[in-house]
Amino acid sequence: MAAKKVAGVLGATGSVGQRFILLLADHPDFELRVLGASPRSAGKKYIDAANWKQTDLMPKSAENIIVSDCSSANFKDCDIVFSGLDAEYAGPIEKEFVEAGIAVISNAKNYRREEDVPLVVPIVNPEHLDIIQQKLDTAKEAGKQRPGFIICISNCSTAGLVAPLKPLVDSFGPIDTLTTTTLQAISGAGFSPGVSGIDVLDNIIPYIGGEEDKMEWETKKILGSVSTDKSHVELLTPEEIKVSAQCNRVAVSDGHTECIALKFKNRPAPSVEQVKQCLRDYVCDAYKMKCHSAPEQTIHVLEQSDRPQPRLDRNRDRGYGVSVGRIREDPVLDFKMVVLSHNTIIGAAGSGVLIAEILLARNMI
Ligand SMILES: NC(=O)C1=CN([C@@H]2O[C@H](COP(=O)(O)OP(=O)(O)OC[C@H]3O[C@@H](n4cnc5c(N)ncnc54)[C@H](OP(=O)(O)O)[C@@H]3O)[C@@H](O)[C@H]2O)C=CC1
Ligand SMILES: N[C@@H](CC(=O)OP(=O)(O)O)C(=O)O
Repeated sequence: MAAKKVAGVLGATGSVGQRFILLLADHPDFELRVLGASPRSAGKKYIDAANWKQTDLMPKSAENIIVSDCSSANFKDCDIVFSGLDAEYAGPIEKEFVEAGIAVISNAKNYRREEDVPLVVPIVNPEHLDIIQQKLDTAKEAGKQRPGFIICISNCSTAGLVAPLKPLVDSFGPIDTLTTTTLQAISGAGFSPGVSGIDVLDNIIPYIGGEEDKMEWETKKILGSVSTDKSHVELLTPEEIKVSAQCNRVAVSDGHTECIALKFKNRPAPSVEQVKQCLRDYVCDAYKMKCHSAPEQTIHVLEQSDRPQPRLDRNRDRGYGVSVGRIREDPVLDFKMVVLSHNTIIGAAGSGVLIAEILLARNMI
C-alpha cells in the first residue's frame, strides 16, 4: 500500500476547518499533520484553540496538534493543503503558499474568478482540473520543479445547485433560464462571529451578502468548458444561460435547501419522469475512479411529497450526495424542484477532500 500523503489545513478552527478535521481523521489516503489558524490560535493545542461545534466528537488524533501560524514554511512537508480561511485573510496567505510550490485546495472566494484557476465541484466538473494538469506538464517538459497551484471549491449553495444541472444539461441540452431561492443553514456563516441566536431564532434573514452574485456567476464557470489549449475555462455567457438567485438564512444548523425552477432551450422539453430518471442514473466521475469519499448515489431523487428536509436528508452518502425532491412541471418555466446539499461537506470541506482524492488518482499530487 502506498504511503499516505501529508495534509495540512488552514483555518482549521473554523466551521469548514472543523469539518476538514473530521473528514481527514482516519482517511486512507491522507495523514493530517499540520493545522493553521489566526495568531489568536497559533501556539495552542488544537483542543484548546478550537471552539468545537460539531455533533461528532473531536478526533483524538487532532487534539494535541499545536496550531501553527499560516506561513508556508510550517506546511513545507505537506503534499496538499486545504484552506478554510476567512476570506478576509485568505488572499495573501494562499498566494504565498502557491509561490512556495504548495498545492492548495481552497474554500475561500478570493481566487474563484481567476481565469486559470479551476472552480471545481468534484461531483460535477472534475475535468476542469485539466488546467492544473496542463500547468504541471508544461513545468515538467521545461525541466522545472513541480509548481504550486490553487484549486477553488465553489460557494456552498452553488455546489448544491449545479449538481442536478450537470446531468440534465448532458442529457437534454442547455438550460435557458434558471431561478433559485435558497434557505441556508447557519453553519454557512462561519463561527467568527457567526449568526447570533437572537437574529436567527424564530426568524428568516432575507439577505446573505454577496451570495446571490456568487451563485449567478459561479454557475456559469462550473457549467462552462475548458478551453482547447487547457489554459482557462470558457464561461457560459448571459445569452447562453440566465441565472437568478435569492438567498435567505434560516435557523437550520447544517444543510442548504434551494427551491429551483428551470427552462431548457430545446423543445420539446423532457417529461418529469425523464428528468427523474436522468438524475437517478447520474454517476459522478469520482465514483467511477473509485475515490474513497465519492458518493455511490450522486443524486438521490426523493418521491415523498415533504422531502428533502435538512435534518433528515443532509447526510445521504455521508454528506457527499445531493437530494432532489418535489420534481414537477412548472407553469412558468419547464420544471421546479427542491434541492438539498450539506453545505460544509459537498459544499465545502468534503468537496476539498474529494478533489484531493481525484488529484491523487490522476497522479497530480
Ligand atoms: N461555512 C460554509 O458552509 C462555507 C464556507 N466557505 C468559505 O470557507 C472559508 C471558511 O469559512 P468558515 O469556516 O465558515 O469561517 P470561520 O469564521 O468559521 O473560520 C475562519 C477561520 O479562519 C481563521 N482566521 C481568521 N483570521 C485569520 C488570520 N488573520 N490569519 C489566519 N487565519 C485566520 C480562523 O482562525 P481563528 O479561530 O484562530 O480565528 C478560522 O480558523 C471562508 O472563506 C468561507 O467563505 C465556503 C463554502 C461554505
Ligand atoms: N456564504 C455562504 C458560505 C460562504 O462562506 O460562501 P463563500 O465561500 O462563497 O463566501 C453561506 O453563508 O452559507
